[in-house]
Amino acid sequence: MFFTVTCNPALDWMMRLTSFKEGATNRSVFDELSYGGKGVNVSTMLHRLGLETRASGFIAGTTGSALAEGVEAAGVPCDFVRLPAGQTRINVKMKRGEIQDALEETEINGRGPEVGGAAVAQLRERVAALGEGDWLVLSGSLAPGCEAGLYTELARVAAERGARCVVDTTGAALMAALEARPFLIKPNNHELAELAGCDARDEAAVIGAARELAARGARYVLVSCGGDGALLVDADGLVARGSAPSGVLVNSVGAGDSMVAGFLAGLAGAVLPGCEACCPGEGDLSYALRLGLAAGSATAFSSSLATAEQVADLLSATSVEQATERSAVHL
Ligand SMILES: O=P(O)(O)OC[C@@]1(O)O[C@H](CO)[C@@H](O)[C@@H]1O
Repeated sequence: MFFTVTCNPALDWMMRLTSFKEGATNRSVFDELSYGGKGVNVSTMLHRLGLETRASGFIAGTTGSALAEGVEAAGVPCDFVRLPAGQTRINVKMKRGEIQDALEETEINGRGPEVGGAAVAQLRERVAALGEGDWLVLSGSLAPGCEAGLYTELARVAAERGARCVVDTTGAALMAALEARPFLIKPNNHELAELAGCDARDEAAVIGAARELAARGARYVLVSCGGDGALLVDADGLVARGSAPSGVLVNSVGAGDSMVAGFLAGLAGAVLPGCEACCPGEGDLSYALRLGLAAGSATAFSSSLATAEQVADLLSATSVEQATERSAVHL
């Protein structure tokens, strides 16, 4: 089972505008609500790809209730810790341009409610219930009040119970989490370039920065590179390079989370509708990378998180170049 933790989930309010003027009243031409936060998106995509998942983290107020209800209604079981005060944030995702055209995206992410020690203890208990064969996915920014080491602590609790851990966050929280030796982290090439002080298009330098994170504790580093695909790196260097299918970027919200979910589903040997012959079984890194690319791209090419059918349609358009013999992992 894939247990996702989103410390600061959000109602994502997507608004499409044909034009936008600062300091004026602007009106949208299309609005859509989705239930988000990075871990929630990972759970939603894993569920769509046929895997067992449970979404957790912290929720508060009426917006928190709406989020949990919406996620449950989408078929994903939830086990959120309820905070005593505040409201789960509403993140505004503004898209400027005509529907189905390439757009300019602007995001305003809210601060979110304050998380106290009692709520953290409840989340720790939920993580402590995981066991052998389970996965803990820690995704997104930490909420106000959370210590930078929270993910490290939760990852250690999971590891003690025999569960594997995935961390998708940035900055101090990511660096601290490396101490708990997660199985996978997913920075993008821009984040790595910033760490290394290099250009994001400098593949060798990006791989070098990813290797460094692997040497500091991550077993695999999945580097998303937008339309240029993704790189899979371990402490010995590049494991595989994957190319993304071509298409028009309609929505980048949740594309990275879809990639994480697709990668994990691929590792678990998920079989997509109509792609029965493509699945080599569990633990195949190349298939995991292809499914990650297909899921990330399918979401990027549709107005919100992609369906399993949309992911399946793109699977054959992905390709992976294996850089080493390290093509499988024992799970
Ligand atoms: O503020 P964070 O936690 O970094 O990111 C939150 C967020 O932008 O990430 C998801 C897309 O990845 C959205 O559903 C959500 O609004």
